[in-house]
Amino acid sequence: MDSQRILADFFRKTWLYYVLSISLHLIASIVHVNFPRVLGNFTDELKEGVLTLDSVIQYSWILLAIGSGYAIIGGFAQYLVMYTGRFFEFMNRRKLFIHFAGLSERFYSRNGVGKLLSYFMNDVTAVRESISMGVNQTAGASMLLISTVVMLLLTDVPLYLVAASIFPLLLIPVVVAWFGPMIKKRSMGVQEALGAMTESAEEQFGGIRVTKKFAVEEVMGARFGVTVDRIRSRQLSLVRVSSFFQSLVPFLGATSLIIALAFGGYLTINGTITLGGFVALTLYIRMLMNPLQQIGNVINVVQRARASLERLNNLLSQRPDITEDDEALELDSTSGTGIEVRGLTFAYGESETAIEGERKMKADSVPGAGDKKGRSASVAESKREPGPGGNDSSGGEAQREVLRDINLSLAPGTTLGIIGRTGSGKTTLMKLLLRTYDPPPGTIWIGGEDVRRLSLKSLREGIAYVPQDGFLFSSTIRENIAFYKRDSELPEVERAAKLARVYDNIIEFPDKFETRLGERGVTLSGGQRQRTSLARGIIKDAPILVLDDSVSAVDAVTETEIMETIREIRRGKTTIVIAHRISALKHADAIVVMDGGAIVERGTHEELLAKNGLYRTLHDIQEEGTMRNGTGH
Ligand SMILES: Nc1ncnc2c1ncn2[C@@H]1O[C@H](COP(=O)(O)OP(=O)(O)OP(=O)(O)O)[C@@H](O)[C@H]1O
Repeated sequence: MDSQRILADFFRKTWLYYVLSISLHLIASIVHVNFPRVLGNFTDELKEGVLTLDSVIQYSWILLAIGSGYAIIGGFAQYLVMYTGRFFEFMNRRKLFIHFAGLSERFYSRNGVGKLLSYFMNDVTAVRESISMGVNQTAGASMLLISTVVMLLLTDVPLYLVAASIFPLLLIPVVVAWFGPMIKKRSMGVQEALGAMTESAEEQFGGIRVTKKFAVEEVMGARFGVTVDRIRSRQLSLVRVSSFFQSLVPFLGATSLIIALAFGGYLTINGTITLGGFVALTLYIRMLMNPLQQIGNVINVVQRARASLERLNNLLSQRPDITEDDEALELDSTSGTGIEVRGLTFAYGESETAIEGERKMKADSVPGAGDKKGRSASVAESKREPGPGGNDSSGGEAQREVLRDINLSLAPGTTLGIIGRTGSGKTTLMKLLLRTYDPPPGTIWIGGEDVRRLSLKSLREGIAYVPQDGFLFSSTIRENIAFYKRDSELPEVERAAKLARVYDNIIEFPDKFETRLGERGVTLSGGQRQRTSLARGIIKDAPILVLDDSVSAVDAVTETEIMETIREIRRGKTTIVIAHRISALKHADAIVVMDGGAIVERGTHEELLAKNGLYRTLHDIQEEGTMRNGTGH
């Protein structure tokens, strides 16, 4: 998406409203500029003593008609643009959401949710203001300015007097050129500070329970205060320059009025122009003041909006770094769901998707990165072409390998257990299987196809992944369990809940499966939440099931029951069980032990015990713990 797309797309859809509104503004201004002329005539008749009671009433009606005509027509013109502005918000918030949803996990791990919310709220609103309030005021003000100047020229006021009076106004473009970039830069600073504050607030509220338990509200308050202070100081710096600018524009208008009064007054005294002409001139110049003030306003708003627009365009030009082949294949689970991993080495690498990162790269003008599209493509390309070690490297910088030379073969319909110390790369391996991050080509295969050649939809539909900390949405338990199959009947949802051993807990709630969960499912305990998330994975009944430490928060008895059930329902279906507790995976057809990003042992439970290696050590420690607990009872 090129940088002008947001506005171009919008105006293509709404230009008719704008044309209509500007035309109405023009009509309203034409009506309005008759005001001084009528008053000028009134003054002349008054001075000549020809004014009658009838003509006073007539003048009053004319002025009333001018006033109400201007209000009604101008008001409708304003409404049209305001309405269209709201449409802009609606259209672009939707567009942003869809765009955000298409970006990969790498993007989210580099850009906080708070900052993205700030784009949604502050930046879209800033642009909306400029294209609704800004367009309204610009249209109204410039029409009024033009028609006022035209009317001035049509009066019998000499041209040199008109020219002298409006001369200061010609300096306005110079002032705008001087202040505009300054306002834009400072607005950018304010928007960034607002983004940082939203991000901080989001994090602080998200972690409020931890804060309270550690009684560090004051520390967190002070930390939040820093972000608020930063906004204040940046706002003040913006207000200083924008207020000065905004007062300078009417000041030039006032100078015009002074010239009109002094020079026009002198010419009236010596009889060069009539009193009516003088009144009309000063009223016209006075009439210019409002539009000038408005134009000052608008320029301010537009400069701010330009900063926001730049941020939005920058965001919308972010390409998802996980993309599909043009000729992506569908995962065909009927032809087998065996999994092969061959020589897989992986490092997370630096972020190419951080928004600031991209801006910095733009400034540094990466060689060969002529435009954003080109750069994104080259980044994506560099990821597709791993270095000699098969590494997902870019830019040649040193990157820590999280997985090293992983080789695995899982026959269709069998169960693989993965165990290993924390941080040994188990979850990373699953993320690569799901292409949450891209593995180097030719390293992970499902059903005989490289996962990089499969369509993302079919790949992810083919795998039910149950993470350790499954996120629950703020909706009902039923909707959370039926997340993948939204049309599931209640009995199906209940069955999944029973299999995940969470049914009994759910039916104890007054609303049972219709119980609404708070943010992140706060009304459930850790174990209940984990089992609800497990039920969500079970109901999907995918060809491949991955349990990534999915029963770590349940007691040993329930864990055993769940694992027995899983063995039952997954008979003949490919399953991967990642666990820290040997009891959760000892029945697997094959078990691999990971350490430091590599597979250090493999075999069945009995074979591994016989090896006297890391698995045996883990087993003995866990057995000892179990025995101690047993003695303790
Ligand atoms: N998004 C990421 N960016 C950079 N490094 C990451 C990212 N996610 C994980 N890592 C790093 O990769 C390594 C492996 O993490 P991973 O989550 O795969 O381990 P794990 O074996 O699943 O651990 P655990 O048993 O604690 O869940 C860790 O050192 C971690 O710090």
